[in-house]
Amino acid sequence: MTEHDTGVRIPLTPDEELLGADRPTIESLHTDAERLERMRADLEMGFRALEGTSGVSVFGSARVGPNEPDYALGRAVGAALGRAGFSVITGGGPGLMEAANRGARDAGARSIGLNIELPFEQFANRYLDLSLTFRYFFARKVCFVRYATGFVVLPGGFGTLDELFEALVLIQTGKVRHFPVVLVGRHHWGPLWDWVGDRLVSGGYVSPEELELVTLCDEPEDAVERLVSGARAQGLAPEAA
Ligand SMILES: C/C(=C\CNc1ncnc2c1ncn2[C@@H]1O[C@H](COP(=O)(O)O)[C@@H](O)[C@H]1O)CO
Repeated sequence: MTEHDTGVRIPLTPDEELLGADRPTIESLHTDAERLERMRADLEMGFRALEGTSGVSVFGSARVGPNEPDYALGRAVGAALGRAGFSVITGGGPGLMEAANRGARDAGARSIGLNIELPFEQFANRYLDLSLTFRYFFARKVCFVRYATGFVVLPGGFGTLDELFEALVLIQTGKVRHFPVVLVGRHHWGPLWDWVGDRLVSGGYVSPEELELVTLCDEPEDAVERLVSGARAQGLAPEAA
């Protein structure tokens, strides 16, 4: 009998295997003890490889091509961060992740990619000094936060929005402190932030002070200025800054 006949399928990724483990339509491949071991191994890989790293995590679209204006913006942001002495940490994939890693390379800074196993073909961009591939999204996210003193958010879609709002919830709930979040590219982020103000603040869902958790800018140097001051507040400013 085929998967089509039975409706039961083999999970395509460890995330799907974990999240679907108790569903009758997913063929469970592991025990919880094995899953816990795989999670531990994912975190251990990140902790070992990134020990001592203090960088900036940069998020942005996987789908922007090298000839598009936002790619040039991402590359300039990576280079400006690198010149200020930050390691640049991205998702390690294509698009604006590649642009930021490439900029870091341009500036001679450490360029790091935290990639993720996906159910379709996935590749690490060519501009990485350190390339890690995580099984689980959550373990990768821990590393984006733990080894960064701030976040830069370039234009992007669902993945980027997920990373942005997770960062804001971590700050809002006091899980991380003094953590700058800089949205670069008002053409992309301005309308969203206007909506947050108009709808979420006006409706009482977000406080006016929480709007201040985010800095919007267009210029890479303005982003870096905010990230340097945020890193200083944490006692972690890079020596070059
Ligand atoms: C969809 C495509 C490639 C997917 N490859 C990715 N590799 C690494 N990280 C990724 C990938 N896709 C999403 N991410 C993470 O989310 C952000 C980008 O998501 P968006 O929806 O494109 O905005 C990014 O910061 C990554 O951390 C090829 O088309």
